[in-house]
Amino acid sequence: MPCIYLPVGFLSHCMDSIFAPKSSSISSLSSSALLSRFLEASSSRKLSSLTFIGSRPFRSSSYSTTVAMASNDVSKPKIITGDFGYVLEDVPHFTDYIPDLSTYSNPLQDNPAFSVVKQYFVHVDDSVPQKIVVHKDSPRGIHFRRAGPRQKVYFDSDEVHACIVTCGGLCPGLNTVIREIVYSLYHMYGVTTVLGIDGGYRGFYARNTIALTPKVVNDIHKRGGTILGTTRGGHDTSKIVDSIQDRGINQVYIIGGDGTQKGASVIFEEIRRRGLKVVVAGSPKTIDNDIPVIDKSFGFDTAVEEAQRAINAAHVEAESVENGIGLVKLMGRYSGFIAMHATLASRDVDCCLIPESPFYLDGKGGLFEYVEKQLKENGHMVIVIAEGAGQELLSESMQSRNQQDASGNKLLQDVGLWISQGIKDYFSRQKTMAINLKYIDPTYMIRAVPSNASDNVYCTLLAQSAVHGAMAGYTGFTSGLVNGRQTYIPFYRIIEKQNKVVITDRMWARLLSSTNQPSFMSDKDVIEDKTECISGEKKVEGPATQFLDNGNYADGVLENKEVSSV
Ligand SMILES: Nc1ncnc2c1ncn2[C@@H]1O[C@H](COP(=O)(O)OP(=O)(O)OP(=O)(O)O)[C@@H](O)[C@H]1O
Ligand SMILES: O=P(O)(O)OC[C@H]1O[C@](O)(CO)[C@@H](O)[C@@H]1O
Ligand SMILES: [Mg+2]
Repeated sequence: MPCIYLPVGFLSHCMDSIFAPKSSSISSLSSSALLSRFLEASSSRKLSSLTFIGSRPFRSSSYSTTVAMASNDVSKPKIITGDFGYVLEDVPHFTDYIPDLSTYSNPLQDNPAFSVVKQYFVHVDDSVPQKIVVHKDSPRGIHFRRAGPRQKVYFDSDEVHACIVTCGGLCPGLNTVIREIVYSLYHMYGVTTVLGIDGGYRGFYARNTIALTPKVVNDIHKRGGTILGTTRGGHDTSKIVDSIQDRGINQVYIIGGDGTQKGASVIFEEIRRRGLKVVVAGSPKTIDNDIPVIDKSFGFDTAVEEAQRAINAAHVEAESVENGIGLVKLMGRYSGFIAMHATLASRDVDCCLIPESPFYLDGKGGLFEYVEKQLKENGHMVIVIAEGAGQELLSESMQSRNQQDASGNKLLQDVGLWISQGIKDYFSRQKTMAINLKYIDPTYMIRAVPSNASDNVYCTLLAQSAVHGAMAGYTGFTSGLVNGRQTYIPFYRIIEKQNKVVITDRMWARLLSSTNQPSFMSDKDVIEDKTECISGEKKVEGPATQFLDNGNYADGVLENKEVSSV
């Protein structure tokens, strides 16, 4: 396999020469944008093969060239390329920065449950494509390392001192992931030292630890929340790594959302800087489903299912009275996936409002006009609103202060209450009809429940993947589902953007055609939005997330992501 580590500096330098006529400097591009350009170039045969030696790129007649990284480049993305535009965005491994490590044969070889499974061990060259819908001439594109057990492991079972921490908001399935990490370590790898860190990141230096055994965690998956407790804020990287070192911990399992994975990434960098043989493995947690690359985050299905109960109640209330309006506020700070999926699942919703789709209230094509029309035609309606929707309108009208939580996340105003009042005021001004509005706010109820059956299975696989990866010496990764397969994804890909609903995508169009609500978008908005997606650089966050693979805006990419993004 040809192997090229592409330090971003090198890549920018090369790209500058390759794309000189197109852009004079690309040093400001993100790593994924650089890769997109790289893929574009290799697919259009501007670039037959690139080899990086020192800081000077040269063209080679063969793809099969391996170039070792200088030792101070270990913190850069690790990219492996192959024929027909194949790119593996690999994850770090101990051997990248620690020489002469001992290896051991995987204890699973002697485990009666697994030893009979044909090809149980993952082949070293197995990888999973990010994009599965392709055109005849498309390059093979970006891949991630396939998760699973390896023949060789880098830890003797007795040597492992693992710990687990949960951070950020609650999410169904946290306890299941904790349970399965403990079970996998004990029963697959014979590890018997697993600590729970109490109360999130700051628990590393401010709280006690909890000894986790199969007996302790046996039935925790039936409970919501996290037995370890969770916090926001309090991320002091040096103190955390000092504590890891002092306690002799060598595998750190970190379960949390985008903020937590950012924290994990800096902990990993510090561990690598100190040259420690300590794995940092992330599990992506967020009911908002705002983590990019992965198909969906665990707990999302459960949250959507739970949201149905609130929508059903709103529907029953609304249709039982004259001019009834049922309004449900769901979670979703920056991404409206829960609201979108709950709406699509329910079919009782007449209007779904999410942060990605700006809307307006008054005038032609506005929300109030639509509500009035629905009531006249059907006598009742149901509105679902994500908590982050319409925040610009709210701050305009309430002149709110910009408040943040301990982790720096924006604290939102209650859009549900605000819009309820707005609708009531509109109809009392209009005097056209008397309405009966019921506002249901189940926000915390949808995330405090235990995970459902499919999330339990998903959590189990995520936990097992993390443990297999850690034992195999991989580090600095998040385990996640990509196109239905378990993979190891480098932290920098997980944290560089937020996953958002793309409102020019077919999934949102399906929702609009199911609710018949106005799109609140002019043709100009649509064109501008598409332009921003194509450029992929104009918007730091947003739709571009779903077009990472070579910036292709073809139907195939849309088709792929709309199925797999949640
Ligand atoms: N940019 C960052 N760098 C380092 N650590 C961070 C960063 N952002 C957040 N963290 C740490 O990660 C932890 C969790 O972050 P946060 O509260 O944002 O939740 P989250 O993981 O994003 O989950 P949720 O999706 O529920 O909000 C906190 O302890 C916080 O200090
Ligand atoms: O009130 P808390 O616990 O800080 O968290 C609220 C936020 O957490 C989330 O549930 C994400 O975990 C968001 O949907 C919500 O805005
Ligand atoms: Mg977050």
